Amino acid sequence: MRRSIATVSMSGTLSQKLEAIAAARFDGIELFEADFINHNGSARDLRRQAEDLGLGIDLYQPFRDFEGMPDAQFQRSLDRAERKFDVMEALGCPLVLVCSNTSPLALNDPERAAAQLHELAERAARRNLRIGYEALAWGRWVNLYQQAWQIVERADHPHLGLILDSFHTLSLKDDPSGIAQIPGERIFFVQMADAPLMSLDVIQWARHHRNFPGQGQLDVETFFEQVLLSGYNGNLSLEIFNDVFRETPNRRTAVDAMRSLLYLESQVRLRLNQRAQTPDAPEGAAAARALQRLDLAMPPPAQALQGYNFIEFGVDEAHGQALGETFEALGFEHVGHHRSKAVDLYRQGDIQFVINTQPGSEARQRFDDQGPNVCAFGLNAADPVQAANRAAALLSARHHSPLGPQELQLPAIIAPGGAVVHFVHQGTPLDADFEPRTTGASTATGAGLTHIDHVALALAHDQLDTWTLFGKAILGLQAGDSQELADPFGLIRNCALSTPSRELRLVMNASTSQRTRTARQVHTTGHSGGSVHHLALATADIFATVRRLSERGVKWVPISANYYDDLLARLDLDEALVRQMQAHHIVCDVSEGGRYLHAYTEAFADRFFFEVVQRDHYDGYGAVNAAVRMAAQTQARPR
Ligand SMILES: O=C(O)c1ccc(O)c(O)c1
Ligand SMILES: [Mg+2]
Repeated sequence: MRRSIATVSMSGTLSQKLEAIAAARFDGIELFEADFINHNGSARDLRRQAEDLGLGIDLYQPFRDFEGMPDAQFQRSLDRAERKFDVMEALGCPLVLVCSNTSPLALNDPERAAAQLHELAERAARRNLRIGYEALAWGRWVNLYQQAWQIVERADHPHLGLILDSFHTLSLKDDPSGIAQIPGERIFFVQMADAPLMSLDVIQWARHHRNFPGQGQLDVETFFEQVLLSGYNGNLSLEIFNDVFRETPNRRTAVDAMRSLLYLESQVRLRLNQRAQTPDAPEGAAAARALQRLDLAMPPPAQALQGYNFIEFGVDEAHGQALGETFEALGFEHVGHHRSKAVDLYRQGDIQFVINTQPGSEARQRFDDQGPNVCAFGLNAADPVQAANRAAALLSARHHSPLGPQELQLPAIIAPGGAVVHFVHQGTPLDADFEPRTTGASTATGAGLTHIDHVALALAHDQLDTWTLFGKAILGLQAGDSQELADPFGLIRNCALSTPSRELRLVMNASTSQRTRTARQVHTTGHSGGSVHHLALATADIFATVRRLSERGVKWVPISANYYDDLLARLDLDEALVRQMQAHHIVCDVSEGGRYLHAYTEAFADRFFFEVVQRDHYDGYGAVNAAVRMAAQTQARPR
């Protein structure tokens, strides 16, 4: 299939958009009319520029308020269309999108609409152009694809076909399962868009909050599968109206865009395979034909990730010393020093922390760039090589670290924002690369921390969708619901990604305000792409763990007394338990029959902090407690 994207989906001037789209290896564009009108260059020059970049101008759009008009307006619209056909000829663009009429003058008369579209198609045919008719969700009389299709059928002209847009169908909760019955050659173009679920006027939702397939919550896979079962063989295109994309660097948007299409194709390929293997299944034969006809993307399958293997921190010597002391206070044991590098390994339970201060290393460069930070993650994967191959097939860069003698080579990729993700066989200890520490200098006995419960990232607001797609497509994670958390100086948007089994959890925090701690972290690191905000470490007995750590000098974020009074009012908890929580700075969430107890340490070097958590049949992250934590952090360190 030809892969294309609407120019409205990206930031920049039209020329910059074309360059970014071409660099991400799209085949063509939907030229959004406003982009062309505002472009300082002729249609012929634009055509030449697109050709030079290997891009087709596959669709010109939109042409508005055409069908079902009274005769006088209809004649005027035909003149308007002829002028646009002139532009299309000069552009070398074969197809124009006519979206359903939103004018108050439009008549509720499908026969008139069909006759007028027939006339338009006849005019287009004289120039060998084609007309595609799309139902807008807010069209005056036509807003469902079935209505648009009935009008196209009734108009019965070979130069008139249907345009489908997943947003309009799915936003209205219309059933896409009739699409497979439409003859594929009568569908002229398909636009895909996802979106988060929002209770918003549909026009506002459509014009400001669409995102790429895989970044939202609409069932775009079912929609696209239906399209392919129809026999459709045209463009797979993205048309995304999104306020954030309008300011996101367009090279990143274009890569996200292509990644979303490769992911969508590969997911739907799996569905079609399933249907084709069971010939009795509905549409089994149509699925087999689609697979034969199309070259859908086929990356290696997603791996079920089995938790964090290690977390690597990039620091200088002074911070390395302090961080090692912090780890020991947290009950970690300093178990090894790297054979050939200034790298140290700390362990407690299944948690492995690596401190890298090696001069000249990438970890150290990241420190120079952003201060103390998490520069790499090790994730347990059943097949690490295949996990990295999938990432590369879905456009992640591979990472190779220079190897010392006898060092393990771990397949690795670069995450958005530059941190390295290594894939590791579960249970592989890092010890092979480390000289064991036998001095007995470290006598940490452990504090009951067993594994990493989750890692939370601080992201710039334009990185949320990028990370969501990276997590879903490349790491095989599922996205949870998005929430808004109140920092004293603005709102934080929060969304969790996790494996279905919850063995690996990642939480994304993005600030919509410039003044929150999260925003400050994004600014001071100079990196919008994500730095670790906190690391949550699990214990089976949080009271014992907090006591142990307090004895070892760990400092906790102080929680207001009012919080505990409110807990007693709000939840049916034993007063003695609540007072014990208060004495330990522990906060609590009780929901859906589960309970989450957690406490926050002071931040290390004003960067990341640690959270100690006890999770009992609880699937969330204590988001209800984020506000009291952020208020407490701000009061403890006002700035
Ligand atoms: O918001 C709009 O007007 C609009 C225009 C053209 C489209 O293809 C579309 O999906 C929406
Ligand atoms: Mg559309």
